[in-house]
Amino acid sequence: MFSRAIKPVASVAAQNGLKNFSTSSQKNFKVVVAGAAGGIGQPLALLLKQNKLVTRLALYDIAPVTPGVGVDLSHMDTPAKVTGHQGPDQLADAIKGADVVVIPAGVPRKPGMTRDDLFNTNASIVRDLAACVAKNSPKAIIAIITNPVNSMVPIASEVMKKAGVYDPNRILGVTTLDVVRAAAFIGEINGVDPQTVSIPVIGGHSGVTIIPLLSQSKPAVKLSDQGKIDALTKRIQEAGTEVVKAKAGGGSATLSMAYAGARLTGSVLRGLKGESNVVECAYIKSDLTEATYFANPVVLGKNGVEKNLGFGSLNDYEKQLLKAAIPELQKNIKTGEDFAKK
Ligand SMILES: NC(=O)C1=CN([C@@H]2O[C@H](COP(=O)(O)OP(=O)(O)OC[C@H]3O[C@@H](n4cnc5c(N)ncnc54)[C@H](O)[C@@H]3O)[C@@H](O)[C@H]2O)C=CC1
Ligand SMILES: O=C([O-])CC(=O)C(=O)O
Repeated sequence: MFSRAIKPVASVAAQNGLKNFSTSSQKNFKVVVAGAAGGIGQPLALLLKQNKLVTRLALYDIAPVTPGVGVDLSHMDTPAKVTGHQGPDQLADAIKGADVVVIPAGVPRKPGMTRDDLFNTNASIVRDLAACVAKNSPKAIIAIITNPVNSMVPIASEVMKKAGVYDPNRILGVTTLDVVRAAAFIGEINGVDPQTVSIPVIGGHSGVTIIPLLSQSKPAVKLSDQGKIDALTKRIQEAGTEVVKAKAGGGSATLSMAYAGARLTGSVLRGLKGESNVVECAYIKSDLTEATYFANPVVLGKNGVEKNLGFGSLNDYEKQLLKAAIPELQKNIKTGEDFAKK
């Protein structure tokens, strides 16, 4: 009798359209993909639609096809309810109630361009999306894929600061593709399943700021001399350019990025749910080096980044890589902060 008369807090909240703030583990999450009609956005949404922790999937983009992408995905027989939102007038609705906002909105590279060449176009896109999150879902975890990641995370952070809702543990730059690539290449070299390879990639997400810690690979990388270690390091640093060249003007990595983005988002959700020991590399606010944002392994928990695991000890070669990365990171961070403070 009582069980019918006294409704659990969670279901009352759900009936009123409110979030479930009970202390038990939340297992139903709203994820927003901003830039959902793009080369990354569409396959990322496809993968997220298959994640059982996602019960609401909001797809936002300025492209006219966006509502159609939503309708298309909504026919999949998985639980997530999909909604499509096109244009700035529909952005707030997409963002409201979000637990995680993943941002692949913005232009990709063409051959001959650096990621920094994307700054002028992408900076205002990320700024405006972050401002909408600050207003409509200030507690959402923001995962930024848009390049240059090294500068976009500082921009989003400054926007949240201005709005008075900044929490450094809730803003992540997505560097998962660097980890995925490193594991893929090492798996091939060692002749093992890449999914059994654990390899931290630290620093940032462009050229020399990408620092794969090959000395910490598990299993150890089967490379006999330093020249080969150097070549593998450079391949990982330049893997994005390898794809840009191979696509010959047709854009940059989309499918592998969608895979990596879905993995990172899934890990964020597992952390939010209360699972312990969820570890991913991510580019976050940091005081580990002279660069005020830095990527390395972190534990993801109920409030985003729960613990910064640092990067352990580096060998002499890796120390040199770090030394080369820091000034570049500092420059990228300043560019982002200066833009946001204007
Ligand atoms: N973090 C990483 O490891 C990686 C990052 N990227 C970056 O991801 C970004 C997206 O790449 P792609 O999906 O290949 O590009 P794309 O051009 O295929 O898709 C971008 C989408 O963003 C949308 N868009 C543009 N302005 C928008 C706005 N104001 N609000 C919402 N959506 C907007 C476009 O309409 C388009 O659908 C690029 O900046 C690229 O450099 C790409 C690969 C890896
Ligand atoms: O290289 C690019 O422009 C896209 C990217 O960030 C990557 O593939 O790592």
